[in-house]
Amino acid sequence: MNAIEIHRLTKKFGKQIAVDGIDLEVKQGEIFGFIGPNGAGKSTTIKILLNLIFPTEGKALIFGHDCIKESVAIKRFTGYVTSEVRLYNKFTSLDIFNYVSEFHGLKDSRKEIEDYVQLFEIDLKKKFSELSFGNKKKVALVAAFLPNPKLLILDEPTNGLDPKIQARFFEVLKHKQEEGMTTFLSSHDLHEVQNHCERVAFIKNGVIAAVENLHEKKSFIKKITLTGEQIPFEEIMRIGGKILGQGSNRLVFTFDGEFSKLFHLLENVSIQDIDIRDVDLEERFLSMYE
Ligand SMILES: Nc1ncnc2c1ncn2[C@@H]1O[C@H](COP(=O)(O)OP(=O)(O)OP(=O)(O)O)[C@@H](O)[C@H]1O
Repeated sequence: MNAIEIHRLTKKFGKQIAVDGIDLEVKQGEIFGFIGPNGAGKSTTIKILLNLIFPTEGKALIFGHDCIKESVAIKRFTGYVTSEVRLYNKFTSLDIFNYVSEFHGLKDSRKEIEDYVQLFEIDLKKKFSELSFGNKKKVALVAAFLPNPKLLILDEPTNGLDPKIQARFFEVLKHKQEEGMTTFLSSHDLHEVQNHCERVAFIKNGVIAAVENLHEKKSFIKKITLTGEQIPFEEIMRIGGKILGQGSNRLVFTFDGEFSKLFHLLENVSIQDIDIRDVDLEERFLSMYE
């Protein structure tokens, strides 16, 4: 069974179409990336999944449960951490963890709380309102991990976390994945998505522009840097090159055309250096952001 299924989902705010008839499937146990420019429709999609807003058309299912009709059941096994976390200001971190444990009926979560507190270096005694932005985020993430959700929806989870804590956060996410948890990760950090997600969907103007499997090597798309005299820029573009940068004797481009044609073009060019590598997610998607 899929963790998330979205069918022809549309959300209009007056004349503004925030989400425009999208279809999406997230498999159980995946860490799935959801990326796109500001205003693309990511948060709107997430809010519909969590029944915080109603769709204009279409429907979404979480583990087969309808997001509107069965939202109470869904909340029992779904965790959500917003980008800007807001929890009870007067509660200390410990109050929050105890509250979560009690609310979800967790038996003896003390040891688990202690482990998370140590791992994420959390101050248990400070009130939530007294914590820095990153420290608030850590508390919210641990509060989301504690009930062991089947699905965890995260909006910019690492924004505000220092690099060490970010690495530890992804270790926990990976461990939870081994235990069967599915993660839907909305992020602007393309390296983070590349390094930790199996698949990624790119949304722009409310439309899913691409879904990619990041484990399949895109060996057919290369990033090539050429240094030499009289590089035939225009001809390279004509046979499938997309220019990323250029100088008087240097050209950086992505290439998914036929190599024989490229080498033929370069036969009479004095090449001083050539570097060919697979393009990464950032390079593949950056042009889509424009
Ligand atoms: N409550 C609202 N009323 C009117 N328009 C809205 C509302 N919420 C979102 N929108 C519009 O819907 C579109 C999608 O917004 P959304 O918040 O889903 O984008 P996003 O991809 O999450 O962006 P960001 O990366 O900036 O968080 C935007 O054009 C936004 O202005």
